[in-house]
Amino acid sequence: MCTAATYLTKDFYFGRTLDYEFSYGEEITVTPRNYPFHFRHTENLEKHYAIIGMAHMAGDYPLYYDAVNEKGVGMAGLNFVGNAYYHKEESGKKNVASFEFVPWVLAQCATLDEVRDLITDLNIVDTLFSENLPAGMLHWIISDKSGSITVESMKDGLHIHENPVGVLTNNPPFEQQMFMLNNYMGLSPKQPENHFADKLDLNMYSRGMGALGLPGDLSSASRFARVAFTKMNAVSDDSEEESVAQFFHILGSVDQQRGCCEVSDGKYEITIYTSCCNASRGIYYYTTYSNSQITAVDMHREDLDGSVPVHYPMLTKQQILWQN
Ligand SMILES: C[C@H](CCC(=O)NCCS(=O)(=O)O)[C@H]1CC[C@H]2[C@@H]3CC[C@@H]4C[C@H](O)CC[C@]4(C)[C@H]3C[C@H](O)[C@]12C
Repeated sequence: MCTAATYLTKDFYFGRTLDYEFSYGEEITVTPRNYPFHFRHTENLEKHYAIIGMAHMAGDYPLYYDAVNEKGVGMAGLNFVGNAYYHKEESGKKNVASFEFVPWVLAQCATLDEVRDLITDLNIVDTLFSENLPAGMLHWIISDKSGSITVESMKDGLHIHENPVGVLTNNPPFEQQMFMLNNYMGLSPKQPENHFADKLDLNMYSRGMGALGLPGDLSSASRFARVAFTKMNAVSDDSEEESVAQFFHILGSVDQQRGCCEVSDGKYEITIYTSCCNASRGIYYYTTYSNSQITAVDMHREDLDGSVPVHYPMLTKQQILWQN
């Protein structure tokens, strides 16, 4: 499972957890403005906005999982297996292969409104990157500081939803996830009061009973409710350190520990990495399952007018600061 979230303080933050039982070998990748993007069915982009994010480098081609561009737009792909459906090429539409969708959007849109315009007549097509790389069955969250949308390509066509919570997990489809939040409208960060029955003497027997009733399990629907509640009620200072720390706490609410989610015999889904991009400043912060220290890559320390992607391996070895 995976979870994505946004957070706005002085700057705009965008990130995700990537939960899986194995890794495709991903790297923090900066694609500079003059790397030529050659798309399979639509016009090439020889020059475009610079992008930083997590990608699997297939030769020199960055297959992005999640990224932000230099203008502050962020986008992430999350599993949507069973509901995602990619179509055949159709004339008169903008045909974009599913693996091209992230760079195609981030390369050319400076705002979410530009994304909304760009994706009219979009057709997400089933063209594979290569024969030996089956398509990731995904849905996407696209955001900037003004808000978020969710894009779901399903058998009955393309669905574009406003996403007022700025979070995304996995199945079921987004509209159902949003609907299920109705079930939690009684939740409150305040100390609970007895609304159960006048005739019963129900008491707060401990401090810290805010959010009582928030689902704690790892299902996609429960993670959606939990991260939405955490994010919507999150309070922090607007400094960089506090905002980044708070962002990691928001996604920390849906962290997957090895052992709790067995997907096949002896195979466990874990949070392989958690990212937090400062989308306003082009900085990609991340932690990994085994390395809880925050590591950062800043796109503006690279030559953004270059033409070759720069990629850094994920630092996965635990860093411990000894105090004595
Ligand atoms: C597995 C991950 C989702 C994790 C997740 O959501 N786990 C919930 C499990 S659960 O099903 O909900 O239980 C997804 C997220 C992004 C994906 C890559 C996107 C680029 C590229 C697209 C190509 O087409 C295929 C290869 C490619 C490298 C993709 C591989 C894989 O598909 C990635 C890593």
